[in-house]
Amino acid sequence: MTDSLPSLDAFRAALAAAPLADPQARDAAMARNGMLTKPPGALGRLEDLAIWYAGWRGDARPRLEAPQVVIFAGNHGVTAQGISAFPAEVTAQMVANFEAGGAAVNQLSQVAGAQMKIVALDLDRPTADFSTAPAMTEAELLAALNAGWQAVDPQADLLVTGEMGIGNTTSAAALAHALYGGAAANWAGRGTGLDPEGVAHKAEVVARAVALHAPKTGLEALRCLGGREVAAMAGAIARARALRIPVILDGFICCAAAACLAAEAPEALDHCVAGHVSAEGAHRALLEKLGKAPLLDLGLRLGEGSGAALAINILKAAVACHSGMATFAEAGVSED
Ligand SMILES: Cc1cc2ncn([C@H]3O[C@H](COP(=O)(O)O)[C@@H](O)[C@H]3O)c2cc1C
Ligand SMILES: O=C(O)c1cccnc1
Repeated sequence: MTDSLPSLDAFRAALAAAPLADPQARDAAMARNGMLTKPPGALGRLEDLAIWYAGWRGDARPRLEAPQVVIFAGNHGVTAQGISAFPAEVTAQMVANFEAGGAAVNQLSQVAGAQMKIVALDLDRPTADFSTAPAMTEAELLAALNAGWQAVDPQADLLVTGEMGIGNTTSAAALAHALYGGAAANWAGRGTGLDPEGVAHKAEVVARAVALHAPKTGLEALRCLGGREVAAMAGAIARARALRIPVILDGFICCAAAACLAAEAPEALDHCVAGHVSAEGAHRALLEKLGKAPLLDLGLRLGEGSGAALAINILKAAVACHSGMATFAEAGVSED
């Protein structure tokens, strides 16, 4: 497998050639699940999660020991439109905070036992203001996809992609509006804390941008309306699939990146679960479009991969029960 993709066509080809879960491992995991010392179905969604994980890892009795959290950062020209409650300098300042260990996601990754990697993408070169021009050229999109593709540790057994980029909830809203239609106002939310007037202005910027570019494919939407960190998340999610590494999706921005892959190839997110539903207004609707039920609903509205990092603990617990519990025969417990 190559470590970088030479063209957007090669990226599309990688999506089309993506591996499937291993049906034998999945069936064997289902059989094992049926023998564990609990009433059938008593561990609820933990059982489905463990079987899903076993299928992707190709191991009926897997372990989950090496989760990776990758945080991509990028700057957005669309901040010139006054669409965030915070200034663009915060992106670079938060990257320094991630590197110093001071952000929420540092703590959440540590609690989950995950290695954390930070990839800052051309912070001194924001994307173009997508309300007036495409955010990126094809070469810039490819470079960002490759940054994500290359950031995934092939030895990891789980991936979380997070992001930092002031303005990126506007990018995510524009992507969702372009991919799924509806009213721009239904996709635009408060982000870092806009007031209702600010949200109305943001929706107007989103509507204008989508009408201007009217992208026809997921990758074209990503190029015109995305950001470097958004595209890098898409590249990382696609690489994880090629490596059969399961992914926990984070909030609104991560899911907008993922949606661009689903628009290219409907099964592109079969190796992904939704870690949480964020309080950003449109995240629930976006998850419904993706057909993903969130594991957690805790009112988080942070990004950074925070909700997904928190959900690693749930998946670890599911896999520990599945692989570590005794069967009825082993424990000498009567089945019925
Ligand atoms: C201190 C701080 C830390 C953050 N960590 C994540 N975000 C989140 O907020 C940003 C998106 O919101 P908007 O589109 O309104 O700018 C992203 O960087 C996202 O990761 C943060 C935002 C701030 C201010
Ligand atoms: O859902 C998210 O990921 C989110 C929401 C608000 C601000 N930043 C991120």
